[in-house]
Amino acid sequence: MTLSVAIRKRLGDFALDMGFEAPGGVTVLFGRSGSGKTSVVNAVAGLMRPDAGRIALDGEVLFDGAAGRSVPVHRRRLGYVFQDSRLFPHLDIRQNLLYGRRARGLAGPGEMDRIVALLGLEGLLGRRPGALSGGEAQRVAIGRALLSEPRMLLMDEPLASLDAPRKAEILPYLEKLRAGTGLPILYVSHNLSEVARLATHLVVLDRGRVMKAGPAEALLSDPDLVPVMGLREAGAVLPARVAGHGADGLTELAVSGGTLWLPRIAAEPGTRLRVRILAQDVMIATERPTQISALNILPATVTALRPGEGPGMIAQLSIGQDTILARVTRRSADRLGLIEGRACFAVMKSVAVAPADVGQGLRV
Ligand SMILES: Nc1ncnc2c1ncn2[C@@H]1O[C@H](COP(=O)(O)OP(=O)(O)OP(=O)(O)O)[C@@H](O)[C@H]1O
Repeated sequence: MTLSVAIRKRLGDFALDMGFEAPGGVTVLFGRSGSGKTSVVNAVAGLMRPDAGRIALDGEVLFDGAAGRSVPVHRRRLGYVFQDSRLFPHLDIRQNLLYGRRARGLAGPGEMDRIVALLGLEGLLGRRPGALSGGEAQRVAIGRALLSEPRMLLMDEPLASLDAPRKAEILPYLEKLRAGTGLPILYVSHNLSEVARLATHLVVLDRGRVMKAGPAEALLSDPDLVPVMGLREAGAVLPARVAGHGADGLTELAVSGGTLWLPRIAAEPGTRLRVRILAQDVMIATERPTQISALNILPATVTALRPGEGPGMIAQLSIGQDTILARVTRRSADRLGLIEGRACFAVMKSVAVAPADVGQGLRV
């Protein structure tokens, strides 16, 4: 299922002029506030009519400016999840879940049981929305969208109004959704840790235009995107596999460039994971350091160097088949004689892990 978007729209002083293709998996629209993310999702949903262009889902036209054709919202068969859950306060959770089906003229409960189990809603069905936490309400909103049997889910910052614990509670459900349903998702976010966990594809927007688009792994390790991602948040994701657990409480992860050791991860050997390594947590050494506490030292090659503003610079390193970013000072880069093609070692101070979906373009 591929979504193709190529649209133009003027909104006051703002001009949206962009195009991208979203294949299966989770395509994240990423960009600063005001870059046009919500406008794009609204155009796909049919809530905003572009001035020109074309939107098609698997070849089926949803909007065609030249032909003057725009499929009405309810006939697009897309599920929309907003930042706030927008549940009906006078209906209980079961009725809220079924509402999306009724609105679309679908009979019966559909896959109610499976979706309730997928999102952990079993204990909530008889309650009213007023008696739910923000995280629970968002899970219900996702369930309602799924029960309407959409061809694609549109999620506009679904976690933005939640605090960190509530976000952490929902992310695993979104990961299950990505892995288990095969339903393509167009997901708006400006939070990179969310992007790193969920995105299979990334479309980076800047002032109404696409700055870059492509597989998430490639874009997250693209030094040219660091200014958009932010120095503190910039970091790469790489596929990993749990190789085993050490007697001292550490877990061994296999990545294409070698082995990473992390505090014990509760996952069976063989489990595929995604690790996120922030640029600011990577140091570069030109010889393998020996008297050092860091456990994670992998041979690397400098593949790109980009001076930043001020004294810093971003180095892109290849380790095995993967690519990571490292934030260093220009002074260190000069002292070490870093140039493209230089062999070195990446010393990683910290590594975060998330479950990886299998068969969605992630290589292990
Ligand atoms: N109806 C409108 N009339 C005029 N300007 C609009 C209208 N709708 C949106 N805009 C402008 O278009 C730009 C893009 O807005 P949009 O909401 O798509 O951005 P966004 O990337 O989703 O931002 P955020 O992350 O803050 O939600 C903004 O500058 C906004 O002020």
